[in-house]
Amino acid sequence: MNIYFCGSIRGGRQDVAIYQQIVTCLKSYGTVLTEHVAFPELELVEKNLNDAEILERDMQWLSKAQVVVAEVTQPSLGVGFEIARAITLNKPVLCLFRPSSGQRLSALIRGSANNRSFFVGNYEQRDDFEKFIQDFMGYCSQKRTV
Ligand SMILES: O=c1[nH]c(=O)n([C@H]2C[C@H](O)[C@@H](COP(=O)(O)O)O2)cc1CO
Repeated sequence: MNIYFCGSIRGGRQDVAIYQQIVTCLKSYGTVLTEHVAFPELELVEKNLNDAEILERDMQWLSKAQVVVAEVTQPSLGVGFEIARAITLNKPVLCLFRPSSGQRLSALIRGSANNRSFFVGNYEQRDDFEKFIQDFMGYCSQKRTV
């Protein structure tokens, strides 16, 4: 299973430690194509690419992905863009949001939840997002076999 993980980069890196925990969990289900999003030293990875090259690479990964998981607490234009593209490409999407952050999730994201191809999970603890991911991956694998 190819997994595309989205998390804020230029939108703000305050949740990078949580992205690492999420990526660790996702790796037990398949290949995380965008593992760099969780790297604290991300600039080193991206420094040889210009913005157009980053977009091109990411969109290729997105088309190769079977599922998309996005941490959406820290608002990010890039993450919103990736989610919109994923919807257009008919990829199942799980968004993870932490209400205790004090942020309010965009209506355009929460309003997209349909419990079929687009899910939004409110989490606080690691256990919570692990359960959302487990249920989402189980659901997506079942759909792929029918
Ligand atoms: O250097 C980058 N590398 C990269 O892969 N991205 C992608 C992956 C992230 O899920 C998303 C973050 O967007 P933003 O930088 O607008 O917060 O965009 C974004 C940037 C910088 O915008």
